[in-house]
Amino acid sequence: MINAPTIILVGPMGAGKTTIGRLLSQQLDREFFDSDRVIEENAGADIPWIFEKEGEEGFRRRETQTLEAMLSEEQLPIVLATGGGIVMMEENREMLKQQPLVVYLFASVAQQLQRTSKSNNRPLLKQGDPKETLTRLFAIRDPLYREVASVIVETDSRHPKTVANKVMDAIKKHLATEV
Ligand SMILES: Nc1ncnc2c1ncn2[C@@H]1O[C@H](COP(=O)(O)OP(=O)(O)OP(=O)(O)O)[C@@H](O)[C@H]1O
Ligand SMILES: O=C(O)C1=C[C@@H](O)[C@@H](O)[C@H](O)C1
Ligand SMILES: [Mg+2]
Repeated sequence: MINAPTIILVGPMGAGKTTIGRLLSQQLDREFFDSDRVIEENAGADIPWIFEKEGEEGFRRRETQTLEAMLSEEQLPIVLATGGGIVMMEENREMLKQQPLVVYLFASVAQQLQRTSKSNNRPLLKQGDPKETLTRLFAIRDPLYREVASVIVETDSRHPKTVANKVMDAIKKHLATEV
């Protein structure tokens, strides 16, 4: 067991933030939160509904409020998976940069496409060609994920458990160089 601070996962849709975050929380025996789920619980509605009624702008407002609330609470270290677009707002990036352990889960556009193709609960991928959308978003967001992250981990492995182990190793290495 390692004595790490709160672990925040960032990265594109389909990188595995939710999947890997849950596995890490089990390994570390910590509480797991997913900002997308917290937003849905607080709104009493799902993300497609929020996008439809309030637009992306309304969703981003909720996302910033949620991140702020989660990071300002006195709490034990947790594992927090974020939404793929969390880095779009400058105020979110500033909050993330204050955090000691932000992990960027990197996935190629081909992997993102494959992993997002099974569900249709991501409003940004419902219009137009998903490959073009993911490519466009990646060009904008990849530098922003890098700006806020202290650790970057490739997620191309097919097995979420392998990726979770890779993240643990990268975190341990990072913490060892911090002291
Ligand atoms: N390393 C992996 N290998 C194979 N499949 C994976 C891997 N990581 C995640 N997946 C699968 O990809 C899909 C998307 O993963 P997940 O929902 O965790 O992504 P996310 O980063 O949380 O996306 P979003 O930003 O949309 O919330 C899920 O079906 C999950 O099981
Ligand atoms: O990449 C994005 O902008 C999004 C990713 C998802 O996690 C959700 O936060 C929502 O569908 C928007
Ligand atoms: Mg997720």
